[in-house]
Amino acid sequence: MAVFKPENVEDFFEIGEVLGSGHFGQVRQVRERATGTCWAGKFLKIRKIACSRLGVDRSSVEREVEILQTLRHPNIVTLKDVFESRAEVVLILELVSGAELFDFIAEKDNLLESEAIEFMKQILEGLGFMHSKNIAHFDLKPENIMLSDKVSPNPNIKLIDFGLAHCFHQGEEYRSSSGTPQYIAPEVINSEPLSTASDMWSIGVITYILLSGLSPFQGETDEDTLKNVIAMKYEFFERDRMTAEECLLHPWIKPI
Ligand SMILES: Cc1ccc2c(c1)c1c3c(c(C)cc1n2CCCN)C(=O)NC3=O
Repeated sequence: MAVFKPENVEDFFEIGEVLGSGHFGQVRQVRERATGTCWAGKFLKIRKIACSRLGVDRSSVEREVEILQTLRHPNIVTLKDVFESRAEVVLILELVSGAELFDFIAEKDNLLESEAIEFMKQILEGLGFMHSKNIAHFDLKPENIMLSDKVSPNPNIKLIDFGLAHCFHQGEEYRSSSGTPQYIAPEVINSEPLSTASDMWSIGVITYILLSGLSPFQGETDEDTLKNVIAMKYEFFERDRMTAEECLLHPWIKPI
């Protein structure tokens, strides 16, 4: 069992504003007392009763930490430290001080195709690195694609939130029904074995929205959205989904 720092996180960090929250707990801005540097603290409530809907299993926290420790890439958020108290684990993560990608785009009058290509290139570079380590994110959606800062004319993309991520081992079959309906692949809905290709489906949906402003499968309810995803009312010229590496070589991303 992984052992995290037993010290009180507040001895080392001043806890600041809430940046986000979910069933897992909260993400708050934290300020390192020794240096004044700001980080993002992901405060995870550890589930004490297996059937509880609130909080997370300690085993899934250990998996998220192990995956983040494996992933060091300019387009993936970095993990600095992990603290544990009686009922809480706190991940100290790189503070990604820009906005969510789609909020950044919404604030612009228009998005140039060259800007969309640059964003997609960085997303694919982070994803390609992750997939090269046999790690799939399994929750790729606009909310988990952020920009490094608000002021740079060419902000860096940062993939965040690895709470559903999974590292595949040789010959292993993995199934999961988690994810966000608008972005999950048909194999997730059909409870079939998953792979890194499931992330490529989500990337396809995100690209569609980035270029058109429309969500291809969204229905009135989550149930309708899921029905739209598996209704297969679309045609693809290529039968197999491209990998992130193949996308980076596509003429739209890498002009000849
Ligand atoms: C400035 C800002 C605002 C909201 C933030 C974050 C940063 C943020 C961060 C992270 C996560 C998992 C969630 C976060 N959220 C919650 C919303 C993410 N879509 C993270 O890992 N680093 C962040 O900066």
